[in-house]
Amino acid sequence: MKIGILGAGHMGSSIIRGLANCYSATDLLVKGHRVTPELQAFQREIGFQLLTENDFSAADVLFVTTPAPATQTILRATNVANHTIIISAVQGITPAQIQDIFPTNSAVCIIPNIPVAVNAGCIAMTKADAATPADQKTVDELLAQLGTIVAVPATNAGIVGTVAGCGPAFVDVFMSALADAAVQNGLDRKTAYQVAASMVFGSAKLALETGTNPDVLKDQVTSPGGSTIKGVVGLDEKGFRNAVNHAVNQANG
Ligand SMILES: NC(=O)C1=CN([C@@H]2O[C@H](COP(=O)(O)OP(=O)(O)OC[C@H]3O[C@@H](n4cnc5c(N)ncnc54)[C@H](O)[C@@H]3O)[C@@H](O)[C@H]2O)C=CC1
Ligand SMILES: O=C(O)[C@@H]1CCC=N1
Repeated sequence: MKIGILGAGHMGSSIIRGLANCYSATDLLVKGHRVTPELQAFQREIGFQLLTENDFSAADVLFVTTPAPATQTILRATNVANHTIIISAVQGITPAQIQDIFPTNSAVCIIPNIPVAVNAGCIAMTKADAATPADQKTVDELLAQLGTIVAVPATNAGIVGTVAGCGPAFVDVFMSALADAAVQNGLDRKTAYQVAASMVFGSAKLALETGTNPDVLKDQVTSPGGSTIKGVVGLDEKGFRNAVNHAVNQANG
């Protein structure tokens, strides 16, 4: 299978890295805005085919990872084959908008997140009738290589995309703050980041593998009269939950 990637910024390069772990790099066809030294270095590292024109007629699937405001203009200047399945990762773009440009192609809209680079993404997928069942199966199998797919109706796609797509940045801010506090208490920076990240990883793994509600997991950590409950109350005193709620609603606005 030949897989095109249009746009090689943060999202595009994360998808490329994840795909390169599962598919032959020479089957990945990549087109950035310009051929920059950074893109050439990335090409040498991964080994994908670097295109100089927006011609994806050889691609069975095309990931679109271009900036939202320019995407429809870029797609109108992009060549695909009749059988090319378009997978848009562009926030705000709908399957109908893609089919307006490519009426005969199957179109699927997703909001992936940066952990697709390590095949641990959370991929919000809009359920729509814009792909044939066979093409949808191809998309499902392809995306499953990059992480967990959460398929929701169009009405919920925005909020799932916000929590999954923007969420890594919120968690990164949290890890950064944890590490700063550890450094403030004398730990070296490298160890502080390692501790913060492995703690977040383990907490997420436990929640996913046991299916346990996070409030129940929190209760398992808060020993009576212990240190954790003092910290949880400290979070509440500083409005942590409200801050997270506000962040999600701002991003989803
Ligand atoms: N960064 C993230 O975590 C996520 C991003 N997205 C979506 O991915 C898209 C890109 O976002 P980022 O990667 O963060 O931005 P970015 O600015 O890092 O990358 C955008 C890329 O598009 C390229 N580009 C611009 N015009 C082009 C053209 N005419 N032809 C080919 N490439 C062109 C730019 O050179 C750049 O490499 C956006 O639509 C965003 O909504 C979706 C989910 C998560
Ligand atoms: O910040 C953004 O607009 C993109 C979409 C989701 C994550 N990053």
